[in-house]
Amino acid sequence: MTETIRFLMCSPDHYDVDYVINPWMEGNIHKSSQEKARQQWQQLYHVLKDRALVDLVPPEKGWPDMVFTANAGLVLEKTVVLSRFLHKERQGEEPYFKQWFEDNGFTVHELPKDLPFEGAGDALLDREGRWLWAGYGFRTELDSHPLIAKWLDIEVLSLRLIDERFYHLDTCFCPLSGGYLLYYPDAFDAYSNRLIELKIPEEKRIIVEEADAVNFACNAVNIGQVIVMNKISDDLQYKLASKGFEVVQTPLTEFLKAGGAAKCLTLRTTEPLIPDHHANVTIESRILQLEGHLLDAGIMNKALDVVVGNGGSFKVLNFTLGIERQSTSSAEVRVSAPSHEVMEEIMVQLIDLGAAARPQEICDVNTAVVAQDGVAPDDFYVSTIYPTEVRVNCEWVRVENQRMDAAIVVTESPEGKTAKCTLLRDLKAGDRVMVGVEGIRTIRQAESREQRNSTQEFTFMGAGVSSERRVELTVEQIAWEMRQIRDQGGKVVVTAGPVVIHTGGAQHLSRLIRDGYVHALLGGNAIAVHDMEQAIMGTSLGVDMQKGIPVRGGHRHHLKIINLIRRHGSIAKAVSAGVLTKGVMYECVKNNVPFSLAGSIRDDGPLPDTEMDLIKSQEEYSRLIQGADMILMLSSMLHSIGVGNMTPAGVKMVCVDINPAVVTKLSDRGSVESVGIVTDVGLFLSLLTQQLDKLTRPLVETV
Ligand SMILES: NC(=O)c1ccc[n+]([C@@H]2O[C@H](COP(=O)([O-])OP(=O)(O)OC[C@H]3O[C@@H](n4cnc5c(N)ncnc54)[C@H](O)[C@@H]3O)[C@@H](O)[C@H]2O)c1
Ligand SMILES: NC(=[NH2+])NCCC[C@H](N)C(=O)O
Repeated sequence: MTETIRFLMCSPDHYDVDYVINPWMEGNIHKSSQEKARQQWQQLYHVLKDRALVDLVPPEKGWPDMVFTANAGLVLEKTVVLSRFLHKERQGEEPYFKQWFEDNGFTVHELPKDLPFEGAGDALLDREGRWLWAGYGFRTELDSHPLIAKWLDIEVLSLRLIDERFYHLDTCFCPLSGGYLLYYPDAFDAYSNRLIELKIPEEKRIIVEEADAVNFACNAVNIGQVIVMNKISDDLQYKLASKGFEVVQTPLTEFLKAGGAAKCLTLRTTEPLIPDHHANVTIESRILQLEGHLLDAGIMNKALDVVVGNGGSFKVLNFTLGIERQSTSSAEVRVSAPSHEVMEEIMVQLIDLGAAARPQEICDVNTAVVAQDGVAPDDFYVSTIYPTEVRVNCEWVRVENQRMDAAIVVTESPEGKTAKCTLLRDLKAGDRVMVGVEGIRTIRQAESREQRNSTQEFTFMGAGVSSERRVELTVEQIAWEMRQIRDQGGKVVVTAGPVVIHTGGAQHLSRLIRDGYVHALLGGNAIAVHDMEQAIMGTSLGVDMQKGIPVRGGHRHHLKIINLIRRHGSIAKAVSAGVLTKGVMYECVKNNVPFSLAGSIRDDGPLPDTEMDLIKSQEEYSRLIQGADMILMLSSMLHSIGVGNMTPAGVKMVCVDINPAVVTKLSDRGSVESVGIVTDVGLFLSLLTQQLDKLTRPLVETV
């Protein structure tokens, strides 16, 4: 007997399948035999008793799953993190387990009420004591991991479970002595598999096939070189024997009906903390600070996902929870990565989430000198849309011209220090460009739960009444903001594609321009051509806009329009000549709303106003969006994404497109200001003008 090892078990006096909280229980309600369950449990009990000490917690009537003591909590030395069950069916077990731990001299930590964590069912110590593998995805919330890491003072490696049959980590993952791991890879997402592979060398990974996995082969109890488990295949037994393990099989079929087997029925209560003498020296670690609505806005979750998702691990050194709804939380997290490259990848993504290295640790960003005009040094930091600051001479300096996909040029002179987003083509030999990821932070606007929820996509077409109503609500909100912006002298920029015209939106967009809601228009050759085709010939791409049918020879109309405008020299000149008397372009000219038409390879003509030098048109776009409060992006993937790339965070972006993928790409900027609406752009514009009419009519009447 190994005297130092103890297990906690609970006899199955009240065990049964009374409800369904995992896929194994489905179809098994009251199908397990009391007698057989008792026999199987006794057999397991004796197998363990021959090799370790077994304590018993009294079973309680009404709590049939209490037999699965692995879910009592997670023990390390004399500290336990008590389980917070996800399902109410098991929550009643918590006080009984708590009592047992207290009576047996454990220090008990309890997670907040709404933070599920299901104990050693979802958290398994590396048998060499190096770290804790912690599962999440079904029963346990990732947010519990930092608290566990803090309370147990241990490095946590989070693994995401993706197959609901393997809803607890211990159903598909079993660390073994000697650094071996028995596991079923398909139960985990790709990143988790990568993490496992990074941490456990190939020769130590013992992969379980599906047939054994569904017999709970991984739900095994490991005592030294002995592994106790339900029945397994000869193949697996042979594999384990070849690694020096003795397999003791004991049938546990009655418990499989509730989704558990050997490991679930036991909790190892002697888990000594072994000093980290196996630490891998190639691992790189950094201490980062995070601040904001870390739990509420999901930043902590995202940050830890970034770390784990890229194959790193973390330890939360400090975590201060903001108690009030509006108060913010802060955390200090030690991030470890198996290599410098992985660390850089993690850092780039964490910086986007607002994380920064402790300022006192870095005095200057690293820079490298540009050797050739228009070419950055290899490791240059690629800017994002978020307001950014960099360390120069031990001070934070705000980056100017914030935009994504640029390099940051740093200057330091007697006049002061500057940092500026600079496009590759504008770099000059001799410029100092920031490289690496040290000494940089982004300033993320604190997002509350409400704000975060408002940055969703709204579906209009083909969806139920409720989501239609949600689009209406969003349009109401946009109309309200547009009115405010107009009345306060702000700036709204519209990016539009020709679909606006084909869907009958021209009249509405014209109204918006005429009524002073639009302060710049960005588009391509097509929107202008089709708008003028409609204004002059009544068709859009040869389709009669009144009757909705193609006109004979209509496909030539747009070329005739291009030719006509070319003859006059420009759109403005065609307006002066009285040739163009209505429509979007006419209103722009008449109301002095600047527009920029960027050329593309698809363009016919082009119109004299279309700028075919793309660098010039990018500059023109960029000039016109300066100072914008809102950008309305209407059904032009090309131009909307182009504009999105040059727009810093803080500008409200409304993207309307029939294709959810376009909307997602544009609205998913991780900032509160973006709204995506999946709908027909003609309908959207008509709703918007109606709503603006409602908002302005009373004002007009009282004037
Ligand atoms: N004759 C011409 O010169 C000509 C003709 C067409 C396009 N072009 C040029 O080609 C480039 C790309 O054109 P683009 O911006 O039209 O194409 P795009 O593919 O970039 O964008 C069109 C977008 O409209 C969306 N859409 C389609 N139907 C919709 C609806 N009913 N409601 C809402 N959204 C809808 C699509 O999902 C797509 O995202 C532009 O520069 C344009 O000027 C030129
Ligand atoms: N550690 C485990 N995997 N325990 C199994 C628990 C089974 C129980 N019926 C549940 O779904 O919660």
